[in-house]
Amino acid sequence: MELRFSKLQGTGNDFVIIDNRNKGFEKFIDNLPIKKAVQKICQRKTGVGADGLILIENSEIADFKWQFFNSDGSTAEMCGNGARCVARFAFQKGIAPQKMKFETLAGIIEAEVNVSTVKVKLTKPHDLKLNLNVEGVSGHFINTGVPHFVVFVDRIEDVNVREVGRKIRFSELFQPSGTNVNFVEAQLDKIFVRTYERGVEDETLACGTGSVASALISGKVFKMNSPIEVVTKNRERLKVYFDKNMNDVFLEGATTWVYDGFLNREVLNE
Ligand SMILES: N[C@@H](CCC[C@H](N)C(=O)O)C(=O)O
Repeated sequence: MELRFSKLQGTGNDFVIIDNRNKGFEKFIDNLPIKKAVQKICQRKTGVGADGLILIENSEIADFKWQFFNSDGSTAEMCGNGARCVARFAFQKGIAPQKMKFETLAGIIEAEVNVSTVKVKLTKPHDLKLNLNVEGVSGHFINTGVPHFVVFVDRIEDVNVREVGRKIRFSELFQPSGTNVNFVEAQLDKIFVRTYERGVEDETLACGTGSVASALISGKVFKMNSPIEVVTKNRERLKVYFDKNMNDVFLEGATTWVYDGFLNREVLNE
């Protein structure tokens, strides 16, 4: 049995996207637990390779609903770059109009697909906590759909994202759900961001909700104005728009449709 999929990436955060409105994914994985199947498909070298897997499903209140999985098979409430990629996919496949709404575990996300970028409106950020000390590291917390800890650094290149990010991600303070961890070098008009992602358990090339968290905290701490340009690990750009009360928060950037393909069931073998 084969299953059609597409691979898209947004600023280097890459995703396998499957139109699952006919429940084809469940038939494809048969009795294998979904977590295991996602791990196999997202595995680099032996699978397609991706930071996450997205299933598009029917919704009664929006254009569609998604199920989002990290590469380790865990579910996440939201993903900013995944949201931009899924909106592009849904529009180009005729699943949703150019301006759409879709359901996530974080709430309804609005998206607009333009010629070279996709802009998404996030749900209202919450749980802002400034000036925390976690594992000896000073930083700030905010939930932009998923949890993020933000640490300001002098030189972004010098940070051991994997080691320090991991220590904070698994800190007692954030259990049981954990947190993503962002390191930010703020300049006059832009910020450089590197992120340790929960569920990938490594540094990724970019994180959308992490970029938003970093921009919002930069706005609070350094009084930076909207929009803030975010430079990702692989030197791509995202733009974050926000208002003072964080009611209207947007993330904008380019996406790439990498390829379409068919998954063969052999990818699920032990
Ligand atoms: N890469 C994403 C965030 C995906 C979810 C995250 N790993 C989590 O488990 O919280 C983004 O672009 O926002």
